[in-house]
Amino acid sequence: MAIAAESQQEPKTPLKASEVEKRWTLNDFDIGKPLGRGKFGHVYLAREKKSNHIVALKVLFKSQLKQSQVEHQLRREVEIQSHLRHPNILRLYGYFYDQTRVYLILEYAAKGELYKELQKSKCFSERRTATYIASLARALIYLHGKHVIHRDIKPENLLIGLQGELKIADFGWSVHTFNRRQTMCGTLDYLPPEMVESIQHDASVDIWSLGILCYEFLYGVPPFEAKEHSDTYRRIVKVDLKFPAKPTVSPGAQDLISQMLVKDSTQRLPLHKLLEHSWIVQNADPSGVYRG
Ligand SMILES: Nc1ncnc2c1ncn2[C@@H]1O[C@H](COP(=O)(O)OP(=O)(O)OP(=O)(O)O)[C@@H](O)[C@H]1O
Repeated sequence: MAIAAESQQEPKTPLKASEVEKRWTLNDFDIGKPLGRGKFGHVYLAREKKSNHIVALKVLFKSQLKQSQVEHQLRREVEIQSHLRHPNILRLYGYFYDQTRVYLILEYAAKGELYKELQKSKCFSERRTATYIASLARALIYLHGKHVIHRDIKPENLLIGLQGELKIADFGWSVHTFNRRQTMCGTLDYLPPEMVESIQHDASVDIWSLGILCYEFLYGVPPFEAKEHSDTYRRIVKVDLKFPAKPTVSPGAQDLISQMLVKDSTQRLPLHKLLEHSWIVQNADPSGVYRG
């Protein structure tokens, strides 16, 4: 058993419905091998005793969260991720805490980090890339439909499930844009254009990141990479997009990337159109899963 301490519930402020439903403690789990470590703690393979369900238990140290002033971010991450249900989004089943630690009960992604796969293979085939990009587009359509913007789509935040399916993890930078129709009924008339537009179009940051990801999968490096930070910055602002000659990357892929990496966020290819793009249709596995 890697974690020895007994779980202790702190006295709580009024409970939310989800907390009343099930109050987890460390005693509910058998703890297995460490899966990895992050900035704020460790992740362990674990088994929920009653159901035998295998999960990943992320253990975060409160002191470190406080020190880095990220408690707020974590609360938002938990609040958002626990409400999402999609095959390409890592489930967050629940959480609990004791005096020193916070525990997140996460879906176990058996095939680990996509980042490591990319490092191993240097780059992916068109078939593999298109399958991944299509599955991420479907997950983002779902997210945006729930008014959630991820804002941090990159290889380090993607895990691979048992069947080879991609899972978006790490919602630390995500935001829930408020639903204008529900919360601002009647007051929309007074909003300036930049606010109306920004609420509506913020989701397009995820389309840009998906374009970067598509390029990186195919070429092995992100498109605006440069030695100096300031040069990368300049290249992004100019959208200095170049496609080095590479026989394994077809003009269709370049066309798709060019339509996503557009400076004017309103002109980026909408995600449902991405799914209809001929390169995606021709290359993405219809099962939605890349099996190698
Ligand atoms: N649900 C999971 N299934 C399988 N492995 C996981 C899971 N979650 C995390 N891991 C493994 O544990 C490692 C640490 O995860 P964690 O989320 O704490 O940190 P991170 O995202 O890599 O880094 P940071 O703390 O900077 O966000 C990951 O790199 C991954 O290898």
